[in-house]
Amino acid sequence: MSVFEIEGGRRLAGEIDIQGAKNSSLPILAATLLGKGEHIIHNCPRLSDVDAAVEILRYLGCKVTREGNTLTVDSRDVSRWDIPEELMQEMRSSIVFLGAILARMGKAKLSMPGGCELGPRPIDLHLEALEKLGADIQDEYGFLHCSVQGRLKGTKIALSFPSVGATENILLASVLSEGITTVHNAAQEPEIVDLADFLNRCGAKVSGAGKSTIVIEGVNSLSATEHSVIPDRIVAATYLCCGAVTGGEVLLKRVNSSDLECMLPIFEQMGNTVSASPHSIYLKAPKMLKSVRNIRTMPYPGFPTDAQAPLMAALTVANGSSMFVENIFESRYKHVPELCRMGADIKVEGRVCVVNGVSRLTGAVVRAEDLRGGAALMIAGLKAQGVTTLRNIHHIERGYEDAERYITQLGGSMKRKKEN
Ligand SMILES: CC(=O)N[C@H]1[C@@H](OP(=O)(O)OP(=O)(O)OC[C@H]2O[C@@H](n3ccc(=O)[nH]c3=O)[C@H](O)[C@@H]2O)O[C@H](CO)[C@@H](O)[C@@H]1O
Ligand SMILES: C=C(OP(=O)(O)O)C(=O)O
Repeated sequence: MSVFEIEGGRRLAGEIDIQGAKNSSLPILAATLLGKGEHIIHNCPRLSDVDAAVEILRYLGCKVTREGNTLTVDSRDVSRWDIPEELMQEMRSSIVFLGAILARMGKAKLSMPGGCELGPRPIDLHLEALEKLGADIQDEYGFLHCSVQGRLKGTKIALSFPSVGATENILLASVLSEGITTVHNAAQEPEIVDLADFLNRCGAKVSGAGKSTIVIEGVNSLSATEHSVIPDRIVAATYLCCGAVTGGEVLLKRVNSSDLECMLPIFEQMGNTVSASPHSIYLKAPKMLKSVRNIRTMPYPGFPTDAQAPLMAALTVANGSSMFVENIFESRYKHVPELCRMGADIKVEGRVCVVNGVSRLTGAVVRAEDLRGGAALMIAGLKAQGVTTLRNIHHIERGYEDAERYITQLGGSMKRKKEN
């Protein structure tokens, strides 16, 4: 098993390019099933979740090749409509393949997506929406059997919560449907806009993506296209936290700073100097960070739940107390006991978490329990005195491309080691 060994206490300084977004790449790869032909997807990060999506595409019959960060997906000969359980378990967002397979093949069979890292992650909104579009869905022994007579039919869907995955599944299923679909209370995340842009390049008629009402006018067929995935705003926020916590100075390039609009003012409140141009963000940290009163995770454009753990790690050494309220997932504080083992002072009460800044963290052997919690421990390790051994790094590899290379490029010390 590999671990990260982090020698803390070094000031991070320098510039890095930000990788493409995991949460865009996955639905876009699913969407390649819809336009028959050879798609070229640039800026697709090398991540285990992307590998899992590629495995699913290959299983279904697509030919997929990678050259650097460009994936070519030939989706002409799709012959299967099921996804084996082991592939479904590998990646939570495998569920976005449901809408795409159903729209392409008229049927789909897959099991429930894996695990429950962040607490329960039901898919009721996905299934209700697909049923509303005309799909028949039977749940038999943990497998979903979905089918549609003829084509799916456009309809009005009002989501009770702006679920990112459900919005994506609706988009994927409805672009090839008959008639018009209107989605009210749709998710507005930048990754939804990226998916809609990709689909429109294939010939779809999607309008309103990025707003709370999306209108999809179904078309008869889609073609293949070339597209570049947007930069990953959560990875960008993570490296800003690395700079902030180490008293550093970082310049992020190839980033969409407008996608971080709700996060940048928080870095300023922490005492950092922040300046942003459309595609770069510069941060210079103060000697000591200041606490932030209140961070509530919300659907976009609110503060993202995925940035909660990384920001918390940075605030463990701020002057004063910071409060977090996690409103999206029930169990997203699994990094807290591990941060406390490194000397942090954090109290959790249900959805609320209070971080009392401490003067120092110390290196320890800690375990990532999920992706962003792992990133938080990496950030704490960069600040801590002594060596931190970070275990379970497969979680980090789901979302961060070559984390150790970027940290080293910024002057930090983080090495991948084999542990027996
Ligand atoms: C691959 C991907 O893009 N993952 C992101 C996506 O996950 P994901 O698409 O799973 O997140 P959702 O927006 O769907 O989930 C948000 C909330 O809605 C609930 N819910 C969702 C669907 C449903 O049918 N029923 C239901 O109750 C979930 O349990 C959760 O409490 O958005 C999350 C929220 O921004 C991010 O943390 C994830 O990084
Ligand atoms: C929760 C995340 O991803 P996923 O939905 O793929 O688990 C994340 O990216 O932080």
